[in-house]
Amino acid sequence: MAEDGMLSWDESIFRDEHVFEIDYLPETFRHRDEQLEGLQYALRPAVRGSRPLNAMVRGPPGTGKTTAIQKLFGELDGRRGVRTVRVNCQVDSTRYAVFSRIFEQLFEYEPPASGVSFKSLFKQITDHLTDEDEILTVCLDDVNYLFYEGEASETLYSLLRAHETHAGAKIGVLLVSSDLDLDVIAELDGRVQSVFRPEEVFFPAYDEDAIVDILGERVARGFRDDVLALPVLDRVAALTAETGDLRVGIDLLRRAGLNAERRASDAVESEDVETAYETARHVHLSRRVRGLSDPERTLLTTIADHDGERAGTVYEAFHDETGLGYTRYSELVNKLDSVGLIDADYTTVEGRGRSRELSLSYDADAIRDRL
Ligand SMILES: Nc1ncnc2c1ncn2[C@@H]1O[C@H](COP(=O)(O)OP(=O)(O)OP(=O)(O)O)[C@@H](O)[C@H]1O
Repeated sequence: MAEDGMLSWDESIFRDEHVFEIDYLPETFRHRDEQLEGLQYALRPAVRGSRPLNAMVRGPPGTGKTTAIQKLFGELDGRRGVRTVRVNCQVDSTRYAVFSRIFEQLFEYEPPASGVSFKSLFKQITDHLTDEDEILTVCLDDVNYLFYEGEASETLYSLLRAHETHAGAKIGVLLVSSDLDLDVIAELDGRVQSVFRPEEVFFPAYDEDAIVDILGERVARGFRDDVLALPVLDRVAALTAETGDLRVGIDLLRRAGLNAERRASDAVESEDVETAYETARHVHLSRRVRGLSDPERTLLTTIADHDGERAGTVYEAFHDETGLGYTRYSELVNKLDSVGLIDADYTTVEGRGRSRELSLSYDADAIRDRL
């Protein structure tokens, strides 16, 4: 690099910017031995030709749940008779969508877009498993979204009872939830509870030392030598520990790097980190907003315009805009509340009984920027 600490056009402080991207699967995965052992214990029977144990994987966002499962699935895939499918329930949030995704992964083509009943889809999947003598493990990632849509019990019931309805079909289920307020088992129908006794695997938030270690590894792979000094890394780790989400730290490193490049500097300084934090701390928000349907977005915009007002007032504005009725409106409010974008709290209004007030959980401008 140049002696004056300035970057020229064809220089970059990044060695490999890709390691800071959202879908990058890290080469090393430390500080999660206990959790990996728990998951291996549940999955091991599959390797022996038996049905894996079901497992419930919980922990706050950005604590390595998905990565752990991807690592283990990667190791299992390709073994004879073992199939793994990961479904992102934020994208596929109905029973039909979940089974379509399983079908697609097993057969390596999509099921016909319409006209196939759930029953037929299910039968083709289980027939395939018995014909090919394959054992399937399904990971329902971000399963909390199936609960928000009221589809969790039906979906699980079908998966858990597959061996009874289709003799010989062996399916194990891993449920992953980052919503710690959701008591998954208690929210399931009684008939599902009676057949679902999962192993529990918990992913706690990383402490600051672990964060320094994990992010330090990313820095070594992602930046050129001596670009980011230790005190700067410590600052990134401290900010990350405040949110508990490693994704914030990874995003922060990348944005801080881009800020340094914007200054044409060959080193990332604390000021680059502080500026980047304003955006990086909102990675949750971006992710939550990305998963919303059109009516949910419209409602969020309406609430942003009426932040803190009563549910009835917001409904009038929303109804004028969309023509949708109150029942649908209430469902949408509950969904935005469950995913943590708004707070819908009951307040008692003198002479009028209880009513809900809707307020944004994030800064209105930060939300508007992402809609
Ligand atoms: N022990 C680790 N070593 C290296 N990278 C890690 C580790 N744990 C998590 N990460 C990284 O942190 C990010 C978040 O991890 P991951 O997506 O697995 O979290 P999660 O618990 O599934 O989050 P969510 O519940 O929000 O889906 C990923 O980019 C992942 O690569």
